[in-house]
Amino acid sequence: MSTVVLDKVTKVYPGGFLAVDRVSLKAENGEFLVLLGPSGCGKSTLLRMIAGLEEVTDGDVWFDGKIANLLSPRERDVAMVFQNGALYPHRTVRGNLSFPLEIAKEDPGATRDRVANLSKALHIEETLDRRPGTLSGGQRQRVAMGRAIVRQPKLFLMDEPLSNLDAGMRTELRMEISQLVRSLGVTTIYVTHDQVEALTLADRIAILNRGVLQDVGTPAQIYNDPATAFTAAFLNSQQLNLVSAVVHTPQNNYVLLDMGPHHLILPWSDPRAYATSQYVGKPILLGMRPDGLAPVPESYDGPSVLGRVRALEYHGHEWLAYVECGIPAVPVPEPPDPRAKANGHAAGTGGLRGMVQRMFRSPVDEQVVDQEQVGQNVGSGIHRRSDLIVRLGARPVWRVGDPCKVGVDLSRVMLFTVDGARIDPPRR
Ligand SMILES: Nc1ncnc2c1ncn2[C@@H]1O[C@H](COP(=O)(O)OP(=O)(O)OP(=O)(O)O)[C@@H](O)[C@H]1O
Repeated sequence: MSTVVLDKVTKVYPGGFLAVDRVSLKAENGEFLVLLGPSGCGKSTLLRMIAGLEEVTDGDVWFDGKIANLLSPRERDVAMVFQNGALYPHRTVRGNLSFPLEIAKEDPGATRDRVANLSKALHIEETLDRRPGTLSGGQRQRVAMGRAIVRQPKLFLMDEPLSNLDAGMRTELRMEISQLVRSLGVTTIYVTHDQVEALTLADRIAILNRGVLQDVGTPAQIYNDPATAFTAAFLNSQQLNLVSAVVHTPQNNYVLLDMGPHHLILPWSDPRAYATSQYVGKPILLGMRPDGLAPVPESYDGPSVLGRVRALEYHGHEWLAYVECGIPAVPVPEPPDPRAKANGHAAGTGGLRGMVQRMFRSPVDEQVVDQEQVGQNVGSGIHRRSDLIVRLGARPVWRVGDPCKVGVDLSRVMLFTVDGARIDPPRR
């Protein structure tokens, strides 16, 4: 087992491309840490620097309290599995699994036992005498994983090991990876861009975007209490409802979040009220997950908005409703882009800030959306759609065209600045 500490780790590729920007992160002994982020965010580069396959440009990598920047991959005692775990084609599965132990000159009897046990755990005991060419993709990945872990490394690194498998196989292998790694207690760092994999496998998730660490926390912390609008939107199997609102404090009685045709009220007793009141007169962003909204009867007098059902969508285990409420949706603010700065371009949040401010330049009780402006911006991420997506559960209680009332679970409304930072600090 091993503890890994990254201290302001930076990678600039030859030619000047900033792939990873000052990432500081710790993987505890025996922890399953998932690096999650969109394609090109620097996940693999970070993993390769931990493995010693890529030089660190700046900052330090520590293994068990010792600086590891200059250690070779072999000296680090890490095992790595990639998307296409390469196997020795002329060796049988047994030969592939036992190879790392043979190289390490382990006792042949112990090697046999270890291979037998591991092949059982990975459900490949039937394939031990076959060659890799005769195996399915899922079986090959199992062998690759077994071969990597057979000599019980201090650290297990996996780079999208399931991405080439079909959905069923991914789910099956996901469970097995989790069980295997946890039973061995090996510290594991796992790269993926699949949020379901991240949520189901991780002890903690680290989210990266454009080489910058955005947030780190347990799956529940990241899902329920994300640090930024980007994180909230990225970790969401259904689209995040992101809308803008202007903050008011009428007669100082409460905090009113004015969304144009609708408003929500935060009483002063709400722990977020004071931080939000600092934005009085200014626009902020409200993030609402579809499962934080629900159909309520007309008589309901809790936090709610009125609308009309525009469409219903069947997702097998649940229905989603698209409700036209006249609240302008806004695109997710991109965090500042250090890569753009490194290349001499302006960082990219000004566009959204400008748009939100333009939307609210008129008095708040007027229709707030400059529709022409919004229409002109189609294609630049700004769009007319202003439906709230509401989770209905297993039964569609509404019909298309119905007027409806959407109950808002206020405790689950996330409050962000127009740049996408959390207004009330996330609890970590
Ligand atoms: N050898 C290299 N030289 C120059 N740039 C590189 C090199 N390798 C990667 N990059 C760039 O660095 C950035 C990060 O790449 P990396 O492979 O780490 O991203 P990733 O998050 O793992 O993406 P994916 O999920 O698509 O694999 C990308 O923009 C990539 O084009």
